[in-house]
Amino acid sequence: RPQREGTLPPYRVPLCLQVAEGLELKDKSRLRYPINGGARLVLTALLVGLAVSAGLPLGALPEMLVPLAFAATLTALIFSFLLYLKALGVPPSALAPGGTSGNPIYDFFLGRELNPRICSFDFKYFCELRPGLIGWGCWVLINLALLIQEAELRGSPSLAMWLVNGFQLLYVGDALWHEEAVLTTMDITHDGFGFMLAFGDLAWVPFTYSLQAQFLLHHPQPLGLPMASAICLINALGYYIFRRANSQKNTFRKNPSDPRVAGLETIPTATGRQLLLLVSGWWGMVRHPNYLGDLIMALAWSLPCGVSHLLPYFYFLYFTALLVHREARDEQQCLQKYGLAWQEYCRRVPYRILPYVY
Ligand SMILES: NC(=O)C1=CN([C@@H]2O[C@H](COP(=O)(O)OP(=O)(O)OC[C@H]3O[C@@H](n4cnc5c(N)ncnc54)[C@H](OP(=O)(O)O)[C@@H]3O)[C@@H](O)[C@H]2O)C=CC1
Ligand SMILES: CC(C)CCC[C@@H](C)[C@H]1CC=C2C3=C(CC[C@@]21C)[C@@]1(C)CC[C@H](O)C[C@@H]1CC3
Repeated sequence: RPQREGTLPPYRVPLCLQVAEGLELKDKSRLRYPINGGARLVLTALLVGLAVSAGLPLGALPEMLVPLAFAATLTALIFSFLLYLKALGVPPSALAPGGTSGNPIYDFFLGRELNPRICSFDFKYFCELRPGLIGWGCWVLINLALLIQEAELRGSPSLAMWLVNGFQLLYVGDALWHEEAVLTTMDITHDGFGFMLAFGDLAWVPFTYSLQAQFLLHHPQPLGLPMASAICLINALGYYIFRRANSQKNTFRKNPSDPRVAGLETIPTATGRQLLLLVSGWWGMVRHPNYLGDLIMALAWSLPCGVSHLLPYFYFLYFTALLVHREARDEQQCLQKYGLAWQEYCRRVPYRILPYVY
């Protein structure tokens, strides 16, 4: 459903196309984005179901992971090279804040153009949630193929494999269901589209985020019901914190007078009424409660693989480093944007991610 210029969609219609507006750009315009991730996920699931029932040997996919990862990396490299060339012809207002250092290698890596588009097709927005999450050779499809291969190999999928598949499907489903929230992430609003994001979206996410399921295929893990229940509780806790914190901020940013957030304490900023900072609720507990929830989930994804090997914990370790670095980048941007108000927020909410620790 196309929306009027200058408004965000007032409601969500499951499986139907909506259009949302991004944040204001340097030239005061706003780009429009189709919101149909949930519908695309369901459609892909139906197509995969049909293809498997028609005899598609999905269980053979795990044998092809290395060549597929190589092909995805090569595609990302060529794609980012084309993006770099495209960015040479755009006006300065279309460039990303970080992608204009003048060092071609650095700019190629971080990306020069903020929102590369051909007509209304937005490459960065498309790649952020589609190819790696629900496209062919994507994360959940690789997980499913590994589950099918385990069933073929051992008679039925293990409980550990079910847990890893279930947890990660919930995460991908959530990202697509709340697709509009991606419009306010720093990848969309601040970073250019270069090799880092192209490689991350096309190759890194599907092939490294499925490492736990890949590990389980070759290292079956006995998992009793009490331990499985405890791991489910950890994942549920992480998801609850992650979802509630993200939704609270998104609701507040869309409409600070929304009854769900209107009672929360805020700090005014010099940037205007729409840009108050929350200082109570989830965002009064730590400065990045959503990262905390995400990290708790990352731990729950690794635990079904036991503790005998470090490989399944790769995601948790990499993700901790990514979020600590991301938090530092966000901190810098917020300090620049909000100045004294941000300093006051940091004074009132001293911990970044983990209360009383960090
Ligand atoms: N699985 C994965 O690989 C990854 C997952 N993620 C997840 O994606 C989600 C989005 O993360 P990300 O884009 O990094 O950042 P956030 O969603 O945390 O957004 C940070 C922004 O929120 C606003 N903000 C910060 N503090 C407050 C406050 N107190 N009150 C109101 N607004 C505030 C500021 O923007 P402004 O004021 O301009 O609105 C700030 O720049 C997270 O849940 C993260 O865990 C992220 C990266 C990788
Ligand atoms: C070492 C790599 C080259 C670094 C690549 C980083 C990317 C994998 C991530 C940067 C931000 C991401 C986000 C997501 C997935 C991973 C990347 C692309 C989400 C789409 C995951 C689901 C969340 O609900 C939203 C995330 C937004 C940011």
